[in-house]
Amino acid sequence: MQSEANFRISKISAHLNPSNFQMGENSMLEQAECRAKGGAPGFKVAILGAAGGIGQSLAMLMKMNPLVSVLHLYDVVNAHGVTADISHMDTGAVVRGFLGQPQLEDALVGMDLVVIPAGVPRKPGMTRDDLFKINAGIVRTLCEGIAKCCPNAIVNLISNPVNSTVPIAAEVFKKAGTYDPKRLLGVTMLDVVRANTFVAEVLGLDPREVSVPVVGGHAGVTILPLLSQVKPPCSFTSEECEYLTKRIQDGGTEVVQAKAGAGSATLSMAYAAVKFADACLRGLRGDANIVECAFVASQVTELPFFATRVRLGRTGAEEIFQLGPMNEYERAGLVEAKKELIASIEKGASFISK
Ligand SMILES: NC(=O)C1=CN([C@@H]2O[C@H](COP(=O)(O)OP(=O)(O)OC[C@H]3O[C@@H](n4cnc5c(N)ncnc54)[C@H](O)[C@@H]3O)[C@@H](O)[C@H]2O)C=CC1
Ligand SMILES: O=C([O-])CC(=O)C(=O)O
Repeated sequence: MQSEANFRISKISAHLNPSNFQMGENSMLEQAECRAKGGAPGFKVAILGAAGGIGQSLAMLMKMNPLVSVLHLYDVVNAHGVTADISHMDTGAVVRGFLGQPQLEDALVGMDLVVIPAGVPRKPGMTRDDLFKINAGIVRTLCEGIAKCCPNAIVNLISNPVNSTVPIAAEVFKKAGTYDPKRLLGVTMLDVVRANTFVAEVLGLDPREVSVPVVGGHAGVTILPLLSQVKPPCSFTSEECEYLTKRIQDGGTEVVQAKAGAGSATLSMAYAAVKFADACLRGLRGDANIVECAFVASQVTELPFFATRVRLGRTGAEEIFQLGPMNEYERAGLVEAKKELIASIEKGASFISK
């Protein structure tokens, strides 16, 4: 008869076989998932595109998040390698890997939050819109899976161009009859993270003490930092306003150029994505006053989607805040932002409806 110790070891060996990272009944991982379900309360999170530049760091940071009990890592390449690596971290979340389209549905069933950094990044000389051709189809396929397998999950969409991929996701969900605008959030947190950093530099403050609302969208002039609403209250010269607005709008391009063909922001993006995902999870848990900026379905302007500060709650973006008082420079920026944004939104929506 097999001893208890040998039995336990044989289960661990089974778990080390990559093909068992998505597995059948009685697996060690499934038992661990059950423990996670019945033990420490936590949420189930899937990352789609988990083996990429953003995905890997994001997966590591999510594995460190005490609110996460189950972490599903899906990609079309190397999902099991990343899963094996991250699963050795001695934190609470149980990690499972899913490779390729046939395993997409298993990756999604039962998820509370789905974070999507799947898709190609920019190279120098490209705009985010140049990524539309490839990433639109990727986002459509992934969102079809979400509509089928976890229609109530909160979706954090990172894949560019965000100004178009969020409308694409909305149309996919509408077609499937599962659309809940509160649960679909385009991630613009990196613009806020950059704005806090650059503004703190100018003011000589600790960036953790600074909060800058960034509204509009996530590309060039559609990124509109509201410097007149910075906390703590402060004032800037017009040169400072010009410098800061431009630097925040061009932050992504600054990284693309510095990486010189090796991709775009990954580390700061993973940091921003986890900051945002953590806010969504605290909202889901029922914490009060969780407010962050995100690109969401909105009636704040005449456009169907717009990034503003939103209050995150048990059902997603439960309250969408108005833009607040803006100065003349910001009002002019808003006009420019809306012109570009409406075209990107229509391009995304018509990709599905045509
Ligand atoms: N919202 C934002 O603020 C930001 C968005 N991004 C965007 O995030 C996306 C990912 O960037 P990186 O991680 O640097 O790219 P990457 O190329 O390093 O990783 C992308 C990953 O997506 C995977 N992938 C491709 N097709 C897939 C599919 N059909 N299903 C699942 N996974 C798939 C790839 O295998 C790869 O592992 C890009 O579109 C980029 O522009 C990047 C930075 C900031
Ligand atoms: O610039 C890019 O292509 C990636 C991105 O969205 C950002 O870093 O803000």
